[in-house]
Parts: sequence; C-alpha cells; structure tokens
Amino acid sequence: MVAPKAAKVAKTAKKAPAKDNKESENKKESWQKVKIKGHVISDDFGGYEGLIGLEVLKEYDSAMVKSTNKPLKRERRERETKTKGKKGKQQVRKDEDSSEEEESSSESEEDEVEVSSKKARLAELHAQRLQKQREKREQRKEARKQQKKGKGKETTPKELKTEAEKKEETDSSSNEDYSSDRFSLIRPPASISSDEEEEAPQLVSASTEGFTSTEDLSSWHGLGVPQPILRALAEKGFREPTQIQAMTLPAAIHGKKDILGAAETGSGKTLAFGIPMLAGIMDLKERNAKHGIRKAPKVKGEDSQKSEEPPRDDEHELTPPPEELDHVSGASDEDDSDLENHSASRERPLYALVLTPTRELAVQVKNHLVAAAKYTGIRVATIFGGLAVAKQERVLRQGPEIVVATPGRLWELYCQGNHHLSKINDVSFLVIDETDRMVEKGHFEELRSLLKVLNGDEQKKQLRQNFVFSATLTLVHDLPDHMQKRNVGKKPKFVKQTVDQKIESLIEELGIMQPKIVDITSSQQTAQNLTESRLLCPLDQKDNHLYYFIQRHPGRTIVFCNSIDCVKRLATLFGLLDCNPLPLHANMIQKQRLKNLERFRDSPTGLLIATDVAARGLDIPNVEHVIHYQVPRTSENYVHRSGRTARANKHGITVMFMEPGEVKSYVKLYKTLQRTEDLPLFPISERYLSAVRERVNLARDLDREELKLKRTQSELGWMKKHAEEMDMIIDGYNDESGSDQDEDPFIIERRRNRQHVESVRAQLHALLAQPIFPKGFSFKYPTNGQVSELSQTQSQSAVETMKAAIEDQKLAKQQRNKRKRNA
Ligand SMILES: Nc1ncnc2c1ncn2[C@@H]1O[C@H](COP(=O)(O)OP(=O)(O)OP(=O)(O)O)[C@@H](O)[C@H]1O
Repeated sequence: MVAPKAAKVAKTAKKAPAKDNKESENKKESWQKVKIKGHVISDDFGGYEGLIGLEVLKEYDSAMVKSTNKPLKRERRERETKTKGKKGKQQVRKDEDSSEEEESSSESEEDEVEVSSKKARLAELHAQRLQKQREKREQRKEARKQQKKGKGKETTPKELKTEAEKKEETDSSSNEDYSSDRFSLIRPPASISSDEEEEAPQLVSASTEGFTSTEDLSSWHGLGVPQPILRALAEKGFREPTQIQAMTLPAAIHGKKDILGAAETGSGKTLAFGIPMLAGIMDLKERNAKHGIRKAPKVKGEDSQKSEEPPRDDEHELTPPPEELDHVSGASDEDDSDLENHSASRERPLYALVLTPTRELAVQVKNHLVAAAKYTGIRVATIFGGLAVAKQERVLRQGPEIVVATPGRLWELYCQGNHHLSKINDVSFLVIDETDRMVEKGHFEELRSLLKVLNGDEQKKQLRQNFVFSATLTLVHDLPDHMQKRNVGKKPKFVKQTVDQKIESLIEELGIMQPKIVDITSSQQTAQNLTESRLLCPLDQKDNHLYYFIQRHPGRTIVFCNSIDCVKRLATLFGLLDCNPLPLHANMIQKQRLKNLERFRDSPTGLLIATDVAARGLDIPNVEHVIHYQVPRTSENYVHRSGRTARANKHGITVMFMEPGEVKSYVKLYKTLQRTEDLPLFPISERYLSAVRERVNLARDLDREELKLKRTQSELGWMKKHAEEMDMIIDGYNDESGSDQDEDPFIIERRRNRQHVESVRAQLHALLAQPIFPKGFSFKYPTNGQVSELSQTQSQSAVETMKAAIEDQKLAKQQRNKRKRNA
C-alpha cells in the first residue's frame, strides 16, 4: 500500500535574512512545522530532493531551475551557515534532525492538516505570482511609452528591459540543466528599424520564423517548458500557465514525477499532462533513447547499469528529424500519406499512451496535443472504436510517437498483434484521463488487461512516468443506504472511504510510483465561475420548461438526459419546434456523433441533447448553459456535466430540472458535494408558460400524427408487397391512381392523415413565427415561500437573470429573518 505520506518540513515563515544575532536567536520561533501532502522524493534528475510535495510551488522559483545538482537540503544548510554562523548552523541541523524525526512519525498526524488552508495558501501564492508578472508587464509597457516620448533617442529592445526582466534573463542564462537555447528569450533581429523595434515583442521564443505572437511568455519561464512548445502555446495565446499547470509542470518535467492531479473542470488539465509528456519525448529523442525518461530506483542485488538501460547502438532510434517528418504528417495524425513501406517507421518507438473514456474525448485530447506539438515534429494518432480498423492500422503503420485511445479498440488491435502497439509495454509515458471513470467497476475491462501488460515488467514499470487526472479524483461518496442500515452497534460494519484511501487504491490499482498529488478542487467541486440553479416542475411539464428556457435565453446549450430514449424523444420534439437539436448518444454511428459535435461547435445557438457520453472532458468553447433534464445519477456526472460550461475562466450556468420523484437523488447529490444550502431556484414566468405550452402541445400532436402516417404507409407497403408476390389484384392496393382507390380504407386513411399532418404543421409554423416574449417585461415568481419580482430585458442572459434572482432571494431571506426577529 503506497499511501500519500504526509511529511513535515521545517521552513522559515519568511525567508528574511537573519543578519544579527538577535534574529538568529529568534530563528527557532520563526521556524514552523508545515505538513505537506504527497511524497517526499529522491529525485535523480532535477536535484529537488525533498521538495516535490504540494508545497513545491512555495519553494519553487526560477532560481531553482538553474539549480545545480546539489541536494537542496545541503544548499539550504550552506546558505544558513553563511548567514548565521556556527550557532545558527547548529540550530539548523537541530531543526532538520527534528523535522526528519517527525517525518517518520508524521503519518499518524496527517489528518490534522487543514487541507483547505493549504489550498488557499497555494492559490494565494499563485495569485501573487501572477500579480507580479502583471506588474512586470505593466512596467515594460510603461518603459516603452517613456522611450517613445524621449525625442530622437534611438532605442534598442535591450534598453527597454525592466530590472525584473534583466534578472530573469540572468537567471535563465545560468541555467545549467536547461541550456539557454531551450529557454532563451530572443530579441527581434537587429536589422529592423527603431520604430519597429519599439513595437517589437519583448519576449519571444527562439527561432521565431513565422512566429507572429507578441505575447509575453515570462509566466511560463522556469517551469521547464521547452522552447518549441512555448512557441506553440504563444500562438494559442496561452500567456500564462493555469494553476494546475503551474503546480504540476516543475515536478513532472524536472522531477520526472508521476502526477496525480485533481482540478476543477476546464482548468487546463490536458496540457498539465500534455506539456510534460511532449517535453519528455523531445528529451528522449534528443538523447536518441527509445525509453527510460527516468532512472529506475535501484533494486537490491540488481545491476545498476542494467536499470538505466543505456541505448545500445543497434537500438538507436530511427526517427528522422522534424523537417523530414513534416512531409509525413508533421505534428498531426491520420494523414494518409503512405509510409507502409518505410522501414524506419516500423521501428519508431511508441513513447506515450493516453487513455480516455470516450471517443470524442480522444479526438479532442489529440487535437490539444497536436497544437502544442506543432513545432516538435512529434506525431499523435487516435485509436477508437466505431471507425474502420483498416484505417487505424494504416495510421499506426506510420509509427506515431503518441497514441491517444479508448481502451476497447486499443486492446482489440493489440490482441490482433499490431506491430506498433506491441511496443506498449515500453512506453515512457502513460496518461489515464478521467481516471475515476476509467477504473469504475464494470467499465473498461480492457483497461485492466492493458494495465497487466503495461505493468508486467517491474523494471519497465518503474521507468515509466504516469499521469492520472480528473476533476473528481478526490470526490468520495457516502455509504449507500443499505450499508448504513446494517451499521448497527458501536463498531460500524462499513465505513466511508476517505480521500486518502481512494487515492491509495488508485495508486495501487494503476501501479504508479510515489506520485506528486495535486488536489486543487474546491470543496464544492464545481468550477468557480459556474452559477448553479435548479428548477422545480412536474414530470409532464419538463418539456415546456426546457422550451421556455431555450427561447428565453438563446445561446449554446447542452441538455443532458439519463437515457438514450430520452435523448431521442427530445431530439424529435425539439426538431419539430425548429430548435435544430443535435443528438449525441452511444447508439449513434461514430461518424454522426463526431459530425454533430462539429455542428454544435460551429453554431453559437447550438442545442446538443446528449447522454453522459458527452459529460466528461469535452471542451467546446462558449457553452453558456448546461441543463440537467433529469437529476444525474451520480455526483460525478453532475460535476462533469456542469463542467461543460464555465470553462477557462468564462462564466456559465447550470440548471437542474427536478420533478418530485427526483428529490431523493437530489438530496444524495447535495450531501456528496458537501453543500450546506439548497441550489437556488431558476425564475420562470408563469405568464409566458401558457404560450410555450401551446407550441409544445402542438409539436407533440404533430409528432403523433406523423407517426400514424408512417405506420399507415408501412402497412400499405406491406400489403402491396405481398399482393405483388402472390400476383393478386386487390382493389386499391395495387394501383393508387386507379378509379377504385377512394373506396380503399387504407388510402382514404392515409390521405386523411397526410392532410391532418399538413394542417397541424401549418398551425405550428404560424405559432412559432410569433415571439413569445416581449422586449422587456417583469414577472413574479415564488422564492422560498415568498413572491419576488424580476425585471427582464430581451437580451438578458440566463446567468444575469439567475444572479439577479439570487440577490432577490438573499434580500427576501434577510427581510424574513428581520420580521421573525421583530415578531
Ligand atoms: N495556459 C492556458 N491559458 C489559457 N487557456 C488554456 C491554458 N491551458 C489550457 N487552456 C484552455 O482551457 C480550456 C480547458 O482546458 P482542458 O480541456 O484541458 O480542461 P480540463 O481541466 O481537462 O477540463 P475537464 O475536467 O472538463 O476535462 C481549453 O480550451 C484549453 O485550450
């Protein structure tokens, strides 16, 4: 059992230089024990021993990137020795010794740690860093302005640098582990005119040919991101790392640590594993190594040389340089250019495997990786079910360095003996995205088989770097009712799993090694910018409320249902209501699934109606609303469904439709998500619901009539077919244009149905052409036993409406409490 061991490190509250004796004496007080979550590692590559825990950011700054390979403790000791003299040194040693002693006994105290304060501290640190970077940017802008004002004075970009920037440059130039060409911040070419120089970007990456971005990338500096990747990130406009990226990249790139990351939906987890993976592959390719991103820990009695697996001459990788690869597929995949006979491609190593639970997510992860790998020459391929095996085999024959796959198809191709996939037990990087879903019992049995292959060789397993990510990795559930009921007596029979136990079992199950655990999910689990709400209505009114919402608040919307049948029914109904719904569920053919997603992405008022197959990971920009048409079956589904909006710091709203029969599921959800207050009610105007009802009922009528017509037609078709087969002539059935046809009951009924369908359709069409809502209006709605009034403008968004309602509801509550007090 590998537990996320809590360790204590002694550190100064502030790193103030102790200049006088008094301070030195006070030092003991200024040292405090700080508990860290995560393993304290012995890292052979980065020289950050003892630092890879949750607090790594606190200790980490760009100065560390240039750190020599000296162990950090020693460095610190030396620093302390210099500043504090002999007495100080003894004190430091004493403190360290005691901290080491405490480390060994720390496990029992682990639960004392205030996780939330730790998270807050880290978040604060991150915010401070971002603030500093912002200030630096401002300074530079200011300097540029000043220079512009200075008459006739020739300026060079170098002169425009701020002090902070100069310091940064000095830092990077003395970086021993990462040579300057990987991190250097190149100025614009000297040939450009002074005017151009003034406008030229201050920080751009090396080899800037074709590099148009003027983004200041200093926020990425020091995290270990290689220059070609930085260049691609700049092009995407990613000026700074997200919090999860900032917290995982140093440990993953420099420390080569396994990462177990939990962060809110839309927080950039894909690149948190994608960047280190690409950086690692670049590193391996530079070294001409097929695998072995990190040294395997020494096993007693084993030859240390063997564990390092230096590349033998005949093992030298045959990957051509990026220029050569460009004609194949560059950093993309599925290029059909035929390399089948290219022997080199057969020998190309498979460096990384990324496993995702859905096909759509596999495609999306690949796209993110391809964008980040644009200047690296690393090729990515996707392998998933529902598409032709032959085509995927062709893709694999090109020898992609990264394969993103769903477990089922991957396992199928592996079992069929695919040559490229036969290298999976050699991969240097393994990513399991949406891990909690992937390891759920009863799902993805193929994953277990794959893990057996991947972990079969202990040596190879230890050489591999693993990434395990999800927004709900640390979400734990209450015991189910039947277990709680059996918990009678003093000693409970069943106990709720703790977060640590959940992580422990994951580590064990996946066979990962002492990971750095980064959990920055908030206690409420959902994204910070998400406005959550619910809507109470009887079961038979849900369709009306949904149509009301879509009409009142146009915008990109995803409606989640609990079953495929529900998706199909809503897709038909809302199709008749001219809402152009796009269904997405597991029973659709794969091409249609992908096509519908594309169409949804392209339409600013798109309406996607989906099962939970679309709940996880999908990153569709500017989804404004997520509707839970039914209360989700699990809290995880609620978090992930809701996470399709309010991504990457954008705002969004989620509305959960609840009928009385769903209250129990809602309460369960509410408890698991540790909510202390009910979700606020989304305000609906009853006045306009009648117009909505009329349209929806008419659409239902139309649906019924169309169905009837289809049935009559198929019956007639059946009769006709059999009559023809038997060479029979039946009045009216054989010849629709015959004179007798009017007497035929089927034909008469069909004509009648058709006419009825046409008339209902025309009625509905006329109704739909009329607006339901006036330009501006106000309405009353019930809130917690009271009635509130809300003014609306036509363009008011659902988020704005809900926020105004939340304020009203707060005010109403205050007034009610006041009245209670006065009574
Ligand atoms: N450093 C960055 N700066 C700006 N945007 C970023 C950055 N990193 C990632 N993004 C963008 O943020 C969005 C969300 O990223 P991503 O899909 O990786 O989130 P996630 O945390 O994996 O979400 P989920 O839990 O739903 O899978 C994407 O559009 C991505 O391009």
